Amino acid sequence: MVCVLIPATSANLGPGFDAVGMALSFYNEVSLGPSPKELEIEVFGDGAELISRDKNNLVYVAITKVFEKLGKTPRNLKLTLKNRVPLARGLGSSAAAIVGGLVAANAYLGNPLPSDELLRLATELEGHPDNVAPALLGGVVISGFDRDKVKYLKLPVPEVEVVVAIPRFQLKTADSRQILPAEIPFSRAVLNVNRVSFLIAAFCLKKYEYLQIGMEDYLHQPYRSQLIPGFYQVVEEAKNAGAYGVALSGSGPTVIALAKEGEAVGRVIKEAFLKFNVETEIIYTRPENRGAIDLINYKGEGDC
Ligand SMILES: Nc1ncnc2c1ncn2[C@@H]1O[C@H](COP(=O)(O)OP(=O)(O)O)[C@@H](O)[C@H]1O
Ligand SMILES: N[C@@H](CCOP(=O)(O)O)C(=O)O
Repeated sequence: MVCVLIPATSANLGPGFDAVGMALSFYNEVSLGPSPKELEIEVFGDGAELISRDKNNLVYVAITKVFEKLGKTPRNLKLTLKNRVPLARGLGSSAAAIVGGLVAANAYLGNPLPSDELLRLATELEGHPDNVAPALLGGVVISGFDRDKVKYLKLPVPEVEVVVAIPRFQLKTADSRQILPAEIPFSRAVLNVNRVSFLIAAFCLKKYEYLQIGMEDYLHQPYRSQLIPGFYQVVEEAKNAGAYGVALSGSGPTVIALAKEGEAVGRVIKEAFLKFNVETEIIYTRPENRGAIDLINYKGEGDC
């Protein structure tokens, strides 16, 4: 039997739409082993009641991809999923499911596929690489297509605390992609290039005070924020409470704030959202430099 931990991710980091993602220090767990039955799927934890237990299960779909790539048929498998990443909140639950399935299947079969091939398969399943790349590789990852190839670079993880504010309602990535326009004004695209340059430089030079502008986004937040009551007020109040930078996580509705010390920021975000009748769960976490490929049969803190 193999067991893999997969970190949650915050994709679209600040202005890095479809390009920059960061792994976080809380994890889903995927275990794969033999079974006398054709297929057994057990699911525990967040949203367990909403997850399919048949061959449509996203983790199983990813497992099938690896088997098929190697000319094999998945058979007599038991899959156990322990979910900590909430579903459809912008913290990479689908990325974690896909990466968990790919890495677990590859490990079960003796690790024949290199990580670049796993990233390619994960991107094919998810449609964009910015959340699957940090889930697989850990850290802050810049990723994108070069024709049909996925290129990536891993940056040093920032020395910051991450406040994650998770509203109770779900927002499916597919739905919140539909709200995005086909075109935006040139001036707004220029502003976004400027902001993402500050984001990357602030991380590389450890000048986190520049995240005040380096986490600003002008590509997707103006549209997706319409689905999140109070979004810009929450951002403003969190910055006033000392956050380095605040942004939507993935496709939302979760908001993340990077801070030197997160506690006061978390309290302010919770209260700010409550003014708009949005209840949130606040998680205090950190960037995670290890991805699923580093957390196979991991023996340490955690469940594996
Ligand atoms: N552990 C899991 N096992 C199986 N499917 C999952 C799991 N986690 C997420 N999914 C699938 O991914 C969907 C959510 O994906 P998505 O809308 O992209 O949200 P997120 O922002 O959380 O990635 C769920 O509705 C479910 O179909
Ligand atoms: N670039 C994607 C990122 C989606 O991340 P998720 O965690 O919400 O799945 C997008 O914005 O659509």
